[in-house]
Formats: sequence, C-alpha cells, structure tokens
Amino acid sequence: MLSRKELFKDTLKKAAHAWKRTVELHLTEEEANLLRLYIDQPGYVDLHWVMFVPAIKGQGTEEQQKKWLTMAYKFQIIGTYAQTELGHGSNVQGLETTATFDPSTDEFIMHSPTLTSSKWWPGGLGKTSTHAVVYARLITEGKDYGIHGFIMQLRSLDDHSPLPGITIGDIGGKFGSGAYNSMDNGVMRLDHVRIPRDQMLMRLAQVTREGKYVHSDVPKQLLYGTMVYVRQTIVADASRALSRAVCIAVRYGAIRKQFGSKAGGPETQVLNYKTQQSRLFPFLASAYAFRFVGQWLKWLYTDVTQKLESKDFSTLPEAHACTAGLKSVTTSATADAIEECQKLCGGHGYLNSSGLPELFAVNLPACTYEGDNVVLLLQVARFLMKTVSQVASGKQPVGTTAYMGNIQHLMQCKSVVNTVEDWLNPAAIKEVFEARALRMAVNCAQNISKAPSQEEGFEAAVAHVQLIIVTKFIEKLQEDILGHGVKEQLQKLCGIYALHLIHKHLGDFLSTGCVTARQGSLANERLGKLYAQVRPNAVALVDAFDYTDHYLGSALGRYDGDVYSALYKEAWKDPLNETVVPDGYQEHLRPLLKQQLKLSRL
Ligand SMILES: CCCCCCCC/C=C\CCC/C=C/C(=O)SCCNC(=O)CCNC(=O)[C@H](O)C(C)(C)COP(=O)(O)OP(=O)(O)OC[C@H]1O[C@@H](n2cnc3c(N)ncnc32)[C@H](O)[C@@H]1OP(=O)(O)O
Ligand SMILES: Cc1cc2nc3c(=O)[nH]c(=O)nc-3n(C[C@H](O)[C@H](O)[C@H](O)COP(=O)(O)OP(=O)(O)OC[C@H]3O[C@@H](n4cnc5c(N)ncnc54)[C@H](O)[C@@H]3O)c2cc1C
Repeated sequence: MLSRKELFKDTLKKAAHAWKRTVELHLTEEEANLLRLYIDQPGYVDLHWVMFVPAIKGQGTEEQQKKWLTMAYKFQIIGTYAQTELGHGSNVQGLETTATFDPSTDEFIMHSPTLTSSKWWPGGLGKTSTHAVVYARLITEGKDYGIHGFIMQLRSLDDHSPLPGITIGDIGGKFGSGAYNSMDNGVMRLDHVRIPRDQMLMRLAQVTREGKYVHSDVPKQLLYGTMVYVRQTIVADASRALSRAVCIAVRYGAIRKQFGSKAGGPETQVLNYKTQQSRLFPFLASAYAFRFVGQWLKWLYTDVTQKLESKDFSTLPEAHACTAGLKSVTTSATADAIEECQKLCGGHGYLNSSGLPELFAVNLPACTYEGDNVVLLLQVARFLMKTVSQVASGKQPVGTTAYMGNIQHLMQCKSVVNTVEDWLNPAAIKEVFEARALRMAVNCAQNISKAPSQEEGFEAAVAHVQLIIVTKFIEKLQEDILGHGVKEQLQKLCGIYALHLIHKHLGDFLSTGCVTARQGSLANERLGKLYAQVRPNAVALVDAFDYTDHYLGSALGRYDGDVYSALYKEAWKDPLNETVVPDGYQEHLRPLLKQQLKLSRL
C-alpha cells in the first residue's frame, strides 16, 4: 500500500537497521547475507554486496582491493554495477561509454557520447550509490581496447549531491505495485568526468603512466566474472522463490474444497484432483531439483574460483556454460510456475494477500537481468557446438559434458524401458536424457555446418541443462539422507521431475528416437502413479521448506490453514475500506445516481 517514495524510504530504513544489527551482533558475512535475504525487499544493498564488491574482488589488483574493499566492507561507500546502457544490454561489446586516457594529467576521461550510451538500469544508481564500477571502452594512444571496468565516485560523501559532470536519476516505476519499485534503478550521463588512472580495475589489463596498454596473463573473459558469480546465486534465488509459491499452492489446495460432496458430506479438497496434482506436483519436484542443482553449482563455482587463483583457467568455459544455462532454465521455469500457482489457487490467488502477485513481479525480471535467458542459452549452445567438434576430433570431454564421450552408444541406443516400473530406474532415465541431449547437439552441429547461424542450438541447450538438473538430483539421492522415509519421498520427486520433462518435451524424445511412443505413454502412466504416491506427503514436503508465515506473506499459505479468516481480515485492511462511503461519492456517484433517478421519473 506504500507509494513509490514511501516504499523507497522504507527500503533505506530497513537496510540501515539491518546494517546496525549486523555490526552490533558481529554477524559473519554469511549471516549478514541471510539477514538481507529475509528482509526480502530488493534494495541498493543487493548491488553493493552482490556485484560491486565481487567486481572489485575479481577485477581489482591487490592494492585496489585493499583501498576500495576496506571502505566498501564498512559501508563508508555504497557501490553499484553500471554496465547496461539505454541502447545496449545483452551485447556487452556494444557498450558506448568511453574512458579515454589523458597522459598529460594521468587521468581517464569518462564520457557518454550519445543518448543511447546513458547508463540505464543499475540498481541503487538512481538515488543511493556513492560509487560504481562503470564499464566503458578503454581508449589510449588513439586506439579502442574494448570494454574495461573503472571505479567512479558518483556523489559527494558530504551532502550526497552528484559530482560535477554527472547527471543521475531514477528510471521510473516498474512492473507491479511493490516488487522492484523499492529499488532505485538508475540512469546516468557522464560529461567528460576525470578520474585518476589507478581507478581502472587493473587485474586483467593495465594502462601505464605513459599510456601503454598491457595485457595480464589472465583470460579477458574474467571481465565477465562478476556475472558468472551472480548467475550462480540466482539459481538458489529461483529455487527459493519457486518453493514459496509451491508452499502456498499446496497448503491452499489442501484447504480449498470444490464439488464432489457425497450424501451431503464435505466437498473434495482441490489437491485431490488429478489435474491439480499434474499441474502442481512437477513444480514441487522442480523446487527440490533446483535446490540441489543450486547447491552443486555453488560447489562448482567455488572450485573454479580456487583453480583461477592458482592460474588454472581450464574450467572457466564450463563454469560459464553451467551458470548461464542453469540461471536461464531455472528462472524461466520459476516465473512460469509462480504464474501457474496463481491459477492453481483460483480467484484468491489473484489477490495481493495471497502473496503470489508480489512473488511473481519480483522474480519475473530474473529472466532478463544478469543476461537475457535466450541470449544465455545461446551461449550454452555455442559451448556445446565446440564440445561436439572436439569430440569429433578425438578429445575426451569432461565435467557436465563427459557423457558426450559416450557418443558411439548414445547416438544409437534404444531405451530399455518395457514396463511402467522400468521408469523407476534412474539409470534408464539418465540414459534417455543423455541420448536426447547429445543427439540434439549433434543435429544442431550438422545444421550449422550446412547453414551457419548464431541462433541455432537453443533447444539443444535446454536439453543439456535439463540433463544436468536430472543428473544432479539422481546423484543427490546416492548420498546419505537423514530422516525416516525422506529419501523415498525425494526419489518420487526425482521421478516426477524427470518424467514430467519427458512428457513436456516428448516431441524431442520421439524425434531423436530416444523413446518410442509406447515408452512415452508408460512414462505418463508412471507419472500418474507418482502423483498419487506423493499426495499424502505433499503438505509435509512443503512444510519442510520451513518458511515462517511472516516470510511467506500469504493468507492462502498459512501454516495453520486458517485461510478464510486471514483473507477476510486482510480485505478490511485495504485503504478503500477506511471509509464506508468512498471518496468521490459526492462528486461523481451521487450526481450520476440522482440524475438517473430524475430521468426515470419523467
Ligand atoms: C526479494 C529479494 C531479492 C534479492 C535478490 C538478491 C539477488 C540480487 C541479484 C541480482 C540483482 C539484479 C542485478 C542485475 C544486474 C545486471 O543485470 S548486470 C548486467 C548483466 N548483463 C549481462 O548479463 C549481459 C549479457 N551479455 C554477456 O554476458 C555477453 O555480452 C555475452 C552474451 C556472453 C557475449 O559476450 P561477447 O560479446 O564477448 O561474445 P562471445 O563471442 O559470445 O564470447 C567470447 C568468448 O567468451 C566466452 N564467455 C562469454 N561470457 C563468459 C563468461 N561470463 N565467463 C567465461 N567466458 C565467457 C564465450 O563463451 C566465448 O568463448 P569462446 O570464444 O571460447 O566460444
Ligand atoms: C530489474 C532489473 C535490474 C537490473 N539491474 C542491472 C544492474 O544493476 N546493472 C546493470 O548493468 N544492468 C542491470 N539490468 C539490465 C539487464 O542486465 C539487461 O536488461 C539484460 O542484460 C538484458 O538486456 P536488454 O535489456 O538489452 O535486452 P535485449 O538484449 O534488448 O533483449 C530484447 C529481446 O531481444 C532478444 N535478443 C537479444 N539478443 C538476441 C540474440 N543474439 N539472439 C536472439 N534473441 C536476442 C532477447 O531474447 C529479448 O527477447 C537490470 C535489468 C532489470 C530488469
């Protein structure tokens, strides 16, 4: 119910209070991150911690890190990540902002040469940030060396006014009433703003005092390292958002009753309808699947970071493909699922008090930020095409593409599934996913060799990423899992996750000859049985996410199931209900009604 201005101020207040508590309680970095997470309102601090600090860590020299991170860690400065421009987002190489070295003063001149080069979107830029890592084309000795990162001070540390040559503001209201409107995504134009040479982030490349451009021995792709880091964290965000929506829809489905009353008895819980189960349980399974793959991705990221520190860059392409692909598939699936959960809750799901509209609005942009999901999947496709060509020339693939080394078998194998029960076998499931992914990648590589196109391979990329998710779920179940019967429930969810994908993408599985139509229909039959088996534990499986009512923020998803009184109470809180007769009655309603009355008496 807050206006944009009130909402923004509320975010400032919460962030300041959270920081105060962080200091008072000596919270660790991890604990402080959790506190921020549970505040659950996008704000400038997200950009400061998730992008500004990591950008300096990844691209700054030790000296630069010491100087800037010391201030950033104490919040003496507030930073953002200013990459996207009004005319350029996905294509980072197309950015127009310039950083021209002036050897006479040992400074860079930061400039926005056109309207389209205005920085546009960075979170916290609009009203809050005092500093930013700004991405700009480095020009020295008359030559354009492409995009590099620069630390810039934007606002005075005394009175917060923009520094000379900097025009800065908020880009305006966004989708939904709350959601990202708490964030001051900003616009910024630079008019020949001078910064010292040592504010270029110099781990990847340096400009000497004389203006010479010098490469480091690290790959230039490390410039994109911050995005790899954030994409990895977004997978965990997607899993969390999806599990919240599913928790609301499952709990409400157990309370809501419609039709099916026998002999005057109670109506049927909507969660007992097979159609409700077949729409909802794949999301429940996906929430668990995304959580497990998110945990694995965090491990992969830590591993690649350690390797980078010892100058081993070999796993960087895989880390890029996995983070890009998983960010894309999990956020798209999550946005679609939250929208569907609204429908699964019927009319009440459309009320703000269900919590679902806000959840949708806040998670929808994850399909776009940190890389548009289509653009990112095309990056995965590019990686797959390279791997296929390496396999063809005899190189053994590793990591998540290791299965491609089994090309002889996977290109011609037939699924062993003969009965409904055979679809319980994880090895049988994995084999059809591997065969589908490989065959689609090889088909795509053949198409490209006939007619090269940047846009081929989108579906092959989706198939590969889904294989990763299925594989990581299966691997998780090979670990020890505590709790009586928990593993069995997770096995059922794993089956649902994999088989619902076979159902959804049956065209791919059939056209690549990985399964027959009969096997496809056996998969559907198995799926129906799994839904019925999961039903008795569905509520427990969402309770296991352990969300408080406060965090869930939903009248429908309450733990105690007292849905109707909660909806009723929430309705009365609406400002429209502050008066019995609404504002506007005297000016607009009364004259209208009186006029109609007069006319009818004529
Ligand atoms: C309710 C509370 C919620 C709280 C939530 C808190 C979390 C907050 C999280 C986020 C908040 C939102 C903040 C949002 C921030 C942003 O959006 S920042 C801007 C993000 N922008 C993008 O992602 C742009 C996407 N574009 C690109 O990444 C690149 O332009 C590209 C598409 C990858 C293309 O790059 P390029 O032009 O260089 O071209 P290529 O020829 O394709 O690539 C060259 C080679 O480099 C390899 N590559 C590309 N990227 C990477 C990488 N990241 N790492 C490693 N390697 C990379 C590519 O594969 C090529 O390799 P090859 O030549 O061997 O094939
Ligand atoms: C809430 C939010 C917060 C953000 N925060 C920040 C931030 O803090 N800092 C920052 O720098 N940026 C930020 N961004 C910007 C964000 O990173 C970009 O919006 C994103 O990278 C997508 O770029 P774009 O908007 O230019 O989309 P476009 O690339 O213009 O995409 C438009 C359409 O074109 C399609 N398309 C584009 N290229 C191709 C292609 N090669 N092949 C096929 N289809 C293609 C896309 O799929 C899409 O459908 C934020 C954005 C949002 C929404």
